Amino acid sequence: MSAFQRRDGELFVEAVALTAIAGAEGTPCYVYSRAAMEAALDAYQSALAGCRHLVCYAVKANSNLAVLDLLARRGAGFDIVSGGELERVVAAGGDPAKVVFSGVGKQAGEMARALELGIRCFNVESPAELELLDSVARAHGVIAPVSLRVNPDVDAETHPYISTGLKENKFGIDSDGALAVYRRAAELAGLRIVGMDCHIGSQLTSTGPFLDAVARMLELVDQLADEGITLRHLDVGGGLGVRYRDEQPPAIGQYIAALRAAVGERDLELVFEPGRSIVANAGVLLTTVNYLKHSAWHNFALVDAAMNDFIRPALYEAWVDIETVSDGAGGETGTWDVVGPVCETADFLGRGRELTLRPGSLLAVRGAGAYGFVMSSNYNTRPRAAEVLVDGEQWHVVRERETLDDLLRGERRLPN
Ligand SMILES: Cc1ncc(COP(=O)(O)O)c(C=O)c1O
Ligand SMILES: N[C@H](CCC[C@H](N)C(=O)O)C(=O)O
Repeated sequence: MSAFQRRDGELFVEAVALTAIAGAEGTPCYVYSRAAMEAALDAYQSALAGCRHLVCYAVKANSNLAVLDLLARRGAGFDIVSGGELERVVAAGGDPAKVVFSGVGKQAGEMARALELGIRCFNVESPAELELLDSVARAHGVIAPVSLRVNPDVDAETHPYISTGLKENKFGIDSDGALAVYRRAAELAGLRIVGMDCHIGSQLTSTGPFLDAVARMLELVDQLADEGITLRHLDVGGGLGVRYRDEQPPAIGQYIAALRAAVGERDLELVFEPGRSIVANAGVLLTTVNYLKHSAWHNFALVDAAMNDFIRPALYEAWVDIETVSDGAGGETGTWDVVGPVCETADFLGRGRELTLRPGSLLAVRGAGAYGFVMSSNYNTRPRAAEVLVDGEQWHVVRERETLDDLLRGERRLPN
């Protein structure tokens, strides 16, 4: 059952009315459901029961400390892509031994810190990174656990900006050259080979591309075994899509079952790096209509959230559901472009939406739990939104709304 339900015409998250949160915290405001995030993580964990596994939540999808904390308490590991994300995991009480470090541009300082904390492994994305990691590890007198991120040249059939497993993408090591890089890794004294990794993109809505990628990885795993290089784990990345509109991605259980079947009886621990499928539909962005404006061509609803708060519609022309929080609050029924105050024509949350609106209407933008707040900015000198986590009948402000003082901090006028 969804954590978001209507009762007497009012949208609730768990047992809390969204109007109550907007009234107390103002808008724009992100609101997340603890139960929905936990249920999604549990779906991964239970589908993986009976096989060695680690679910490493992709921190980039929603990196609020409270979110990381609740997932860590339920046994999640974490997939990170920066030293900053590593410090978030530590601050949230996550276990560094369950952290995998992805990303094409890791820096020596980030590697050193990750080695100091004893992370589980580095997903190395290039031969040059492999050499640097070896030298950083040796300089610190430790051995770095290594997994190579292979690029299988598989089309994820998703938006080109979030497709990462094609040869032309910057990610991973060309799978045709991966054996040579493994051989090189085996020679380096500062490294220990532990696994193989792959992540082909985000918002995938069928299992086919995942299975193609896994098939390519398993070919390599078998070739490595023939050379005496055995791996402890296979990391198939994240990427499972969610339903924003009418997509029909496989359920978490179906997706895991398909991948488990593909891996078969091989003695490999399965690692996953899900982001969106854990948090996207556990969150909404609350926004208030400020003005209604009519032109010859369009009806505009000017709301107080903008592309700086939620950039997915502007960046990917992503579709997210927008609904009024209170039914029957009245207003003008029509087809509206829901747009923000930012000075860009791309500043829209949704276009051509059938809604009944008046100034003051409270709207919920659904599917905002992933790649929402984390991608927000201060463009147009707009303080970033507050974040609230609902837990049953209670709710907690897990990030305060930014103030203008926050925005000016660190800036200086000329000295004279
Ligand atoms: C290496 C890696 N793993 C996992 C993820 C999470 O992807 P998703 O949110 O689609 O599950 C990403 C997405 O950015 C990624 O780059
Ligand atoms: N970096 C991710 C995709 C991030 C997608 C996200 N930014 C979105 O809003 O859809 C990847 O490697 O697949």
